[in-house]
Amino acid sequence: MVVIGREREQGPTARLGHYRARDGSHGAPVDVDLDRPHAGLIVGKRGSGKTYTLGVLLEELADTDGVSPVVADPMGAFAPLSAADIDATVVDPRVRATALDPSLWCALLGLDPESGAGALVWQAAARRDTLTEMSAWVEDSDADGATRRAASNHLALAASWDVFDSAGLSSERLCGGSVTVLDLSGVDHAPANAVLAAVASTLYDTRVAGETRHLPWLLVDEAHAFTDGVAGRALERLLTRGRHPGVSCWLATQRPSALPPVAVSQADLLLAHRLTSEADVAALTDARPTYLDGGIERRLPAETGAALVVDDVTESVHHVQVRERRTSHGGESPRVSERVRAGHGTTSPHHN
Ligand SMILES: Nc1ncnc2c1ncn2[C@@H]1O[C@H](COP(=O)(O)OP(=O)(O)OP(=O)(O)O)[C@@H](O)[C@H]1O
Repeated sequence: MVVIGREREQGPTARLGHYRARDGSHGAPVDVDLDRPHAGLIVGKRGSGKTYTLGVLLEELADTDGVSPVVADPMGAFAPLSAADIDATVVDPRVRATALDPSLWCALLGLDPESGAGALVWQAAARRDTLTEMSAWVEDSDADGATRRAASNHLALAASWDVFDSAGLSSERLCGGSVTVLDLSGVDHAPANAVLAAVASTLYDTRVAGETRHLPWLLVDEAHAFTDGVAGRALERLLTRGRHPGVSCWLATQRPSALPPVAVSQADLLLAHRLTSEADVAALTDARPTYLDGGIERRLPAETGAALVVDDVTESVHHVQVRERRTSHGGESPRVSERVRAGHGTTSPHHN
């Protein structure tokens, strides 16, 4: 067995799959290190196996003591985990206002912290614990009427998203050791970003404060939907500084070119599934180290579930076939033929 992501044999690992020979046959098992925190990036075009690979990682994390896995799930692909034989809970995407620091509140509401309304929201976030209290504080402030109104309107917009709740996700819940699935399906871009920013900040702050012994692993599917929003700042902090306090952050995306370069360059483990867009391949090659001589393009796999794994820890490259899931995969695209088999529709026999 080969373990990627570490030099010394110690601690838990996740079974990722097997070496893949040129003829597609299986070689030795390949595991990923779970002993230390890692920044990971999973890329590949649509349907190449990214969400499936995240699911494999989650199954392994669920079986590992001492880690707290959290998955941000914008497509609802991980909801089936709660019905599987693993310790996973699908949670409502509701967070506490205090989880976001004042600077993130301004970014979230598109306010310049130097502006009157921005400064007011900043102070409200620093002084009050809930969105309702923040709004009341703004109303009672001695700022001029126009500034108060602008700040209040922005806070009212945040309230309309219905994701801030004083009973929202706690650090105990997120760092409690079982899998947390943040179901963000159907949640709009800004509130989904608010939720993920709050969760990423909570994981980081909880570890920095030494309030949990568990090492959190935050996995983000469809990460390009977050890196351009306020969550991007919180994720960037995890990618650049999370490993020191022990927080792992893994991003999965079909569009690596849409990620900030730091997301590619900070990943110590890159799992590249099939990728054909020139811009996306270039986003990887521009940020990858020289031991990938000859470029990445020639080495990218063509088959679903196959991945080129680039391991910065050992400066090595591996061709891997990701193993099959033990739990059911919720990322499958719906097929007309399945609807027909399930009796949901009618079709002519010629189209079966
Ligand atoms: N390692 C694997 N072993 C077996 N089947 C796989 C594997 N990886 C992917 N598949 C199959 O390929 C399908 C597509 O995979 P997946 O949903 O992970 O794609 P994706 O890259 O996340 O696509 P999208 O960008 O559309 O979300 C899966 O439903 C599954 O049937």
